[in-house]
Amino acid sequence: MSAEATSIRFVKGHGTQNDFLLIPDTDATLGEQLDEAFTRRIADRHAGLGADGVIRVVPAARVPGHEDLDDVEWFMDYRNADGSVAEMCGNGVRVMARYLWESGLADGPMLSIATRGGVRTVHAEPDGTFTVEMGHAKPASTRQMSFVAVGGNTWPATPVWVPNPHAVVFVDDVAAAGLLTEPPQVRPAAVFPESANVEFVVDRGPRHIALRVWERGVGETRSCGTGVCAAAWAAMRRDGVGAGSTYAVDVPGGQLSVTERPDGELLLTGPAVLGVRGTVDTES
Ligand SMILES: N[C@@H](CCC[C@H](N)C(=O)O)C(=O)O
Repeated sequence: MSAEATSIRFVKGHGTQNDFLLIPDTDATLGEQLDEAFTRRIADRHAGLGADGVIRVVPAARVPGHEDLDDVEWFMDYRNADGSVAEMCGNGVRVMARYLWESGLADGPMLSIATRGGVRTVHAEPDGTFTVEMGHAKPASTRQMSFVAVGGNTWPATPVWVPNPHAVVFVDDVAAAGLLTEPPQVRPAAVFPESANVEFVVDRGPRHIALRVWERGVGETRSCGTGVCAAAWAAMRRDGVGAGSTYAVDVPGGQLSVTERPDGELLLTGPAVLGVRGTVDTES
């Protein structure tokens, strides 16, 4: 380790196998070190620790623009594995809440966490799962048709923001998307100016769907909480069911559920798991 390098603590966690490196930054001194290059290095599955995303756990009072939130002590500083910054992470916010509770940094059973996409409140459920108030889904502001293309195949897509951008595609078989070695193309660019996460969705039964997801800034992952909300919201519109409905959503890494409250708030329920802890140097 060079003279300038520092040792940083991390905790590995996952929600339905969407996995994260949580970096506690309780005195807000690590922001500059946890940059794009460092994130890429530690998130790398071969040369680093491996993760879909990195979450810097930092006091909201020390994050410009989030200093004055009532009853919100913590901010989720989320980066995808490629180092890009994202609005928030539906699986990660459950894992972060569990970490804060188990570390004694917050009291339960309810915790509000600030994110770039707004404040999200997490509730610890009696059965050991966690429910997140995910906000309202926002459909596209234009009626322009949207598409997802992979290889030679193109499907119509439903664009929706939760608040991360998503393109939801209904297919007969999730295998139709192929191996997904390249990012799916989302079109037109005017609808998706910041690109999008893509969900390939099939029906499993009444109010029960399954999906594969390509995460912007990562690749194909085993789950995506905002993507699961986007897919359930799109399926509810397609099925013409009213608010108050709950959909079960199978992902490669497990199962989540999404309820749309009568006021339109989406509730995402699922597990949060904490695992390996250790330290990593800021310079390799
Ligand atoms: N895995 C997350 C979403 C993470 C951000 C996403 N890749 C993006 O760039 O929008 C989730 O569980 O929601």
